[in-house]
Amino acid sequence: MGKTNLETVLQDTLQAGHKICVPYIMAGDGGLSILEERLQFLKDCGATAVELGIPFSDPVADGPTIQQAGIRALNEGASLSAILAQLSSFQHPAPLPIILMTYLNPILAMGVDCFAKKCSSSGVDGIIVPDLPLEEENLVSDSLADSNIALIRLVALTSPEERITMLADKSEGFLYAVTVNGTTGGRDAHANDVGVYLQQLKTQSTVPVLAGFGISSPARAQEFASYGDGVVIGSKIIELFQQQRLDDIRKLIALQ
Ligand SMILES: O=P(O)(O)OC[C@@H](O)[C@@H](O)c1c[nH]c2ccccc12
Repeated sequence: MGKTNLETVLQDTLQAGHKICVPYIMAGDGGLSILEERLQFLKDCGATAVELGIPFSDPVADGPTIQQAGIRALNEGASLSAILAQLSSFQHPAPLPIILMTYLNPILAMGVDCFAKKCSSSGVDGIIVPDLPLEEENLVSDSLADSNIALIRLVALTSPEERITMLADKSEGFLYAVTVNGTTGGRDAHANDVGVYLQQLKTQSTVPVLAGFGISSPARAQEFASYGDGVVIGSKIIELFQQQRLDDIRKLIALQ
């Protein structure tokens, strides 16, 4: 697949001398009617793109903060089709590129082709599917390529060398470097060798390398962004929205 729109926006950001920051929020947390305003706020804070979670009943990779956000969103009636409909009803095009984070099941339930077309007409630029292994990607890859939607691959600290090479080769949009062994959520400590891991990935990947999982302070965001090309921050952003600490969200997103 050629360069996706997402990749172009990310590369332009780097070329302008900035690091990339992708906050994650759960779609429907607080109701779908606030989604457009939240995206605009994140853009105004300096976010490069947004990762938008689709709430799901069995979120295996998610820690407690994101699980609870998912439960709130499901209670508000959010679903994959309602979220896509909301995105396409925006008054203006989405203020910044949108990456959907969804498990495989809702995609298969909707039908892969229908999902890819709806994503494309709703302004979605990329997707992350954490329970879709490399070996099963052909389930979705043709439909996504037809709609020019980037399939973002995740690499883990424990991924063997060969697998990292395969993932780095195939990567579209960006390569998601998971920086912990475990589920999402804030942590005080990361392993010491994360810097080496990110620098290594950067030499192997043709797309930007973003670090994510457990980043909850501006200092850590800055540090990880300096090894790679930027960061993804989820649980902490969700907590700060819950506490209405908008200034702290601004500080977390504003990377040097
Ligand atoms: O919440 P954290 O620890 O800041 O990590 C980002 C993460 O939430 C987001 O990218 C994400 C949410 N759910 C996921 C499932 C798999 C991979 C990534 C994700």
